[in-house]
Amino acid sequence: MQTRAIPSNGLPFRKMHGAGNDFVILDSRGMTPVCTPEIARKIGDRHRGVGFDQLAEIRDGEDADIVIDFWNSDGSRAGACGNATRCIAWMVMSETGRDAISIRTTRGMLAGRMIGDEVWVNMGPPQLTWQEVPLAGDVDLLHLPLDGDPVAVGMGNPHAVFFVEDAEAVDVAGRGAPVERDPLFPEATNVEFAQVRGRNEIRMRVWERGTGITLACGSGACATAVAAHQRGLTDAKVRMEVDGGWLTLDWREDGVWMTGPVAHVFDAVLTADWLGA
Ligand SMILES: N[C@H](CCC[C@H](N)C(=O)O)C(=O)O
Repeated sequence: MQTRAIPSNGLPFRKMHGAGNDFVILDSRGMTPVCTPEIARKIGDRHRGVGFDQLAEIRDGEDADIVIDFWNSDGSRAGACGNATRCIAWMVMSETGRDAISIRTTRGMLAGRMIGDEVWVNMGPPQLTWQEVPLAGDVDLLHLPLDGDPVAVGMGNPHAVFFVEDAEAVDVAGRGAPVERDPLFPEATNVEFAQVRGRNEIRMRVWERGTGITLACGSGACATAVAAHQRGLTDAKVRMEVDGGWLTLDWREDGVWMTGPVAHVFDAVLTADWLGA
């Protein structure tokens, strides 16, 4: 993709988080995008840069109100990012006073809606075939051939959901990192550990592909709700406690809808000098 040069007066950005899943947002509406893998890694460094779980760059859409590109802190692209989508949907709807917007991501066309004072986003229907997730071969997605009997779900990005007795007791990094890179997932995977507390409540902890442990993962929360419902453990609508707060997921005919808290932390400018422009 063609990118524009870093402006000599610096690069403005916004910091937001959704349930503790934190983002740097670059607003390139009306402009050529600026982000490259190098820029994502540089800004993503929590010591020498700003730090984020994902970087989201917004640009104009031809067939949607906005287009969002997602990056992980290791410079790889994230195919979906539910919490950043919620934050940006909130931001754009607050700016415009509208109560519905269309958003294009590599996942496809998503919808954001303000219902009362909650922002809901439709993360789209889950991907339930091995080719879509993707997996390395034709295996049973509801019982992957891995220790711990996880479920595979695609939400525009791959997820492996493990059901556990006690989510607090799980060594998320120790178990998540090897699964992220298991050859069963040709594009690697995000890994969720879910404890079902009841028909409408799940406790979930996550290891994200390309990022590591995060306090919440929206697409992972969607994948977990889908996996639990498919296994017959929960209803289609659940509340989910993640390390950074609570999300609500509702798997409907047109996709998995998600809501939860959003926070606008600050707006600032990265200097051109530091960016090496
Ligand atoms: N935090 C994001 C997901 C990031 C997924 C990313 N780590 C990937 O490579 O797929 C969310 O709220 O959905």
